Amino acid sequence: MRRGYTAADVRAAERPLLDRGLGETLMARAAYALAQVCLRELREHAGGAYGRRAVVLAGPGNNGGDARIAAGHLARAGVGVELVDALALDAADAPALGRRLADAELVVDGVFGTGARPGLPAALASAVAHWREARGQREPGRNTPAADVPAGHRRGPEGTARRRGPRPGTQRVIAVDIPSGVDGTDGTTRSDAADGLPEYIAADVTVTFAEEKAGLLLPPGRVAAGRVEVADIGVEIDTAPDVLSLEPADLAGVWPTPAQTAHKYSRGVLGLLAGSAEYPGAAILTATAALSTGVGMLRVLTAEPARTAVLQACPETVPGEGRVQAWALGPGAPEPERMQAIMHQIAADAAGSTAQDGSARPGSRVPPAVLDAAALDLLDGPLAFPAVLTPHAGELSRLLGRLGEPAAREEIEAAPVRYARRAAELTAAVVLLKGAVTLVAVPSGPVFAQSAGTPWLATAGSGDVLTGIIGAALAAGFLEGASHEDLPRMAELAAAAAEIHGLSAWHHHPDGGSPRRGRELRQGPQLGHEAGHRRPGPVRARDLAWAVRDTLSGLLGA
Ligand SMILES: NC(=O)C1=CN([C@@H]2O[C@H](COP(=O)(O)OP(=O)(O)OC[C@H]3O[C@@H](n4cnc5c(N)ncnc54)[C@H](O)[C@@H]3O)[C@@H](O)[C@H]2O)[C@@H](O)CC1
Ligand SMILES: [K+]
Repeated sequence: MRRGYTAADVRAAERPLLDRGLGETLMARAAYALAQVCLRELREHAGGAYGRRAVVLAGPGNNGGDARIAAGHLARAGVGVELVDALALDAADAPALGRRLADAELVVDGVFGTGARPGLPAALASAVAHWREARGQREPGRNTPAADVPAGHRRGPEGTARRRGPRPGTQRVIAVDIPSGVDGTDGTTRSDAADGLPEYIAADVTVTFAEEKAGLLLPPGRVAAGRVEVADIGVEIDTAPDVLSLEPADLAGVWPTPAQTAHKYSRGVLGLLAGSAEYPGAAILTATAALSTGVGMLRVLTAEPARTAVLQACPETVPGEGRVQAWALGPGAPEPERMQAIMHQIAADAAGSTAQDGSARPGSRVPPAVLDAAALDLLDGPLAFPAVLTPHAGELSRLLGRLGEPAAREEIEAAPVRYARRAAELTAAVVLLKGAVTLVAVPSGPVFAQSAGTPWLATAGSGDVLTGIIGAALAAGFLEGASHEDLPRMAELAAAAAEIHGLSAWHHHPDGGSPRRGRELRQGPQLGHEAGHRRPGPVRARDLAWAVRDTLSGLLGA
């Protein structure tokens, strides 16, 4: 599990040490750890440290202080270091600095740390744009994956013909504490007004101090940070983390698995209302995913002709009503009246579990629901039963509008964690906001941020698969029903489902060949990381729904 803390919590934890006059000691430790990572990266990617060129960008605060001290360590190791006062940069010098940045084997970003506002000063943003351009990058992004770098690449001996600048893939960008331009607490950045590109310095590796900052786990900060290494500098944080990320190795501990004595009803029964005459495929995908996830029984309430389509594709499915342990409603535009009726019934059952005097009667619970797509369009206030909502940014925009707090899709994409949290408060539900980094927010408590996916997952039907996985997890996880008190556990299951969904895309297309198994799968891919891992190919939602079964078998050690 990765844990991210707010900048304020990190500061509060440092405070007593600073009050004891240990500021310089902490900075010395931070700088030493930073320099060690820089030297290792140079050895691994540029064939050594001696004689290699580094540009160290240093800002006005302690982040710059860390970078300046590390620059001294690098120089003593023989690295040719250019130290740049990043805020003293003149706009006219930006193109030249951009070229020197592109030519360096190592760039150390010590401009801003946890004390910064998002975005970069104009002259620096311009230098970064020139740097990207010189390296042929249209968007901020890390360098060519290491897998593409010729093995054993070494610099030619002095005097031999050698192209200017490091070979593609050999440059390493190391962020100090957090990529500059990214907010340490919410991971947001500012977009340049002129070209609309986000203003941050994308890193290959971020060396962060004490604990991970929440902004390193949240989009777009998570993408900007690359691989994160935590350096222990003797600061202990004893507050609760603000952001959590489940890793593949955590999933076996989180996922509900059947007891030895289980039978089909005690494994969890999922009621599915999905699909329509127009969109029967959504029902098939959701049903297939729920069955691949290992639901004990799947009841499909969808009307004809979608019902027959599901039964033909998934013969295990049981048509019609009956007792269920969880509901999945909404994919493929099923009848709104039917969805309303089911939601009213769950709400009435939940209200019935409140005693006459208004106090909650402990122990009486209702089946939790995952509400997706068309079901989201029926919501306009707090939910009276425990639910997981699964909007993408456009659906969340519409939902927030109906809840009286309109936000454009672009606003949500720019600050997703803020809007996911707000929507969770307003609906009294778990809100899973889909994206390259999927966020799972509860009305109060830490947010989960999951990023196992690949851009190939952005395909029609992929969301229906996620709904099926979540529905199956809720059914197995809440055999005795759930109440609002269970929202944190529901969020954990939804986050695990998002991770399994993402891993399934990798699982099905590792190298386009044989599936990943066991330990390799549990180690998992790391979004945007360069560790030489393999890349997935195009994802078909139907294959994804099938692949969930192999993914779970691998993760659970089956
Ligand atoms: N406090 C501590 O105990 C330690 C802190 N360390 C480092 O200190 C960093 C935090 O240091 P600071 O609080 O000094 O903050 P920063 O180094 O993040 O910088 C804040 C400074 O930059 C200016 N600034 C912020 N955003 C700006 C923007 N967008 N444009 C122009 N100027 C801007 C601020 O006015 C301030 O002077 C951490 O990230 C970490 O790297 C480490 O040295 C370890 C110990
Ligand atoms: K930084």
